[in-house]
Amino acid sequence: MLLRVDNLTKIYGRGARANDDLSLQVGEGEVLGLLGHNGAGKTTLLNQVAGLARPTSGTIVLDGRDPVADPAYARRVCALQLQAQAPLTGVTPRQAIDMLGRIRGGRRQRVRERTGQLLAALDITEWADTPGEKLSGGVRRLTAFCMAVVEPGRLVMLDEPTNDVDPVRRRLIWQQVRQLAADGCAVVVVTHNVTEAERSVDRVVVLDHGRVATTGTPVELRRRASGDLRLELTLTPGVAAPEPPSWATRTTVRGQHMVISVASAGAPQAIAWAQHLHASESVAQFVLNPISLEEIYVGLTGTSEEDHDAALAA
Ligand SMILES: Nc1ncnc2c1ncn2[C@@H]1O[C@H](COP(=O)(O)OP(=O)(O)OP(=O)(O)O)[C@@H](O)[C@H]1O
Repeated sequence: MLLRVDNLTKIYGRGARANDDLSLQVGEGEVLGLLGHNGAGKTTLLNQVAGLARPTSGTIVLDGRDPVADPAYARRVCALQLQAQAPLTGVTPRQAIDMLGRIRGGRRQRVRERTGQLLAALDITEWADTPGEKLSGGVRRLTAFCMAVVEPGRLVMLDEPTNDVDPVRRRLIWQQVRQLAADGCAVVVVTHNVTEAERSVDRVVVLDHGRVATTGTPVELRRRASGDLRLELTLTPGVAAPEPPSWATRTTVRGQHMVISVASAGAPQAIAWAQHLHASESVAQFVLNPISLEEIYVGLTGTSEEDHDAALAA
């Protein structure tokens, strides 16, 4: 494993327990999605791995070394895209990316080529030579991504890289993330976009109040979830919600929207019931889907089952 974190606890000065007995691992060629609510401790974890903050207790082993004892080595091995926007005043994206590549020890010609390739891969070449103060938030974020990965090191850590970025270019970012893993990097991506993560990561760690709430591949997490199908009904305006059927494991109604959890064996029954309601015009439309990682996430990190149901029906 390139990165191994064991029983890591970080308590800040005023007593905030940001990481609480947290353990995880990331291997080369693997993309780990780090999910968790605001304040769950994701950035705190990245900062300690990069040697920027000191753990209260526990161990971090990065490429066989301790980043606390050897922060200079940690910074060489890690590429980190910070959550805050990179300061780009007075420089263009091309200059900023090129400069970072050179600072991280890349050879002039190679860095120049890689900068051009990244700008093209993320479809921002048209702003490559625009001064930083004139760039949109999304292009600034994409530039920061390129700065982090132009000379990536063996562990790439990206803190919310798709924030502010349009849906098409978000996909381009995820393609580059996969490419980094294919090139042998270990990649950790912090994101609030669970749906995107579900499509693109190998494994997920969900943090909740500094602790690991769950970990596994998206497929494993879905398999573990109870009531693994969701029947979503849009009720016809003015029509009362139907009585929840006996086979429903959970039912939520919010306005015209009804969500019913169903075990997968109950799928034919659920479809027949929904078709009957549709034929009698009390249901305008319905859809039966497998549970998504986002629903599992909300169930794990919401404060109650009601929060979970409300999120589903929202
Ligand atoms: N420098 C600091 N001093 C004191 N407390 C801090 C500091 N940095 C973070 N915290 C606290 O530690 C906890 C974890 O914060 P952290 O930024 O790691 O969470 P996060 O999961 O990255 O959140 P977000 O998704 O909002 O970025 C929070 O309660 C936060 O207020």
